[in-house]
Amino acid sequence: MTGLIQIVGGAVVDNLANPTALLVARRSAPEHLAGLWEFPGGKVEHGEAPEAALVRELAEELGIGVRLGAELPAETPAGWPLNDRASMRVWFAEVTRGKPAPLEDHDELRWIRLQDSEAVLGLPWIPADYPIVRALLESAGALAPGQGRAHAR
Ligand SMILES: Nc1nc2c([nH]c(=O)n2[C@H]2C[C@H](O)[C@@H](COP(=O)(O)OP(=O)(O)OP(=O)(O)O)O2)c(=O)[nH]1
Repeated sequence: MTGLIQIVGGAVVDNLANPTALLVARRSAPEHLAGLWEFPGGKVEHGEAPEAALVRELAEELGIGVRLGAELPAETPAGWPLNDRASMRVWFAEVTRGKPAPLEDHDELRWIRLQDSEAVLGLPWIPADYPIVRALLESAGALAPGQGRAHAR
């Protein structure tokens, strides 16, 4: 055990085989994160598999069933560092049931075009998410490696 808190996040896209749009969620709490955009998801519970945690969180927060696709490759097995205590693994996901709604933790959801990398990076994301968002855009072919670093925090 590393003592790291494992977070899982969903890169929910319109189509796993040919993603053109990404579902982003604006947090409503806690106060220091309210108004910032993120990948919907949350903490893995004790004894829970990360993929199962992500499916559970997306059902609780957005009221949707999903099919998970590939994991967005990160530098470490625990995923993307968020701070000194937590890191996040991110999987692509496609909605298979229901229509996403901000049921818990969010006050707005938005589908954004992946090809519009300026608009995606222009959202006020949780600061730790920018490297993840850039990697996602690179994987979708919307950003060349190393591009878009003006948004690094
Ligand atoms: N879900 C999510 N959390 C993120 C992202 N970026 C980031 O720094 N975080 C942080 C914010 C929180 O401190 C933590 C996730 O906690 P959370 O509050 O979403 O987890 P949870 O739904 O399981 O919440 P709870 O049961 O503890 O209330 O990770 C992101 O893109 N998505």
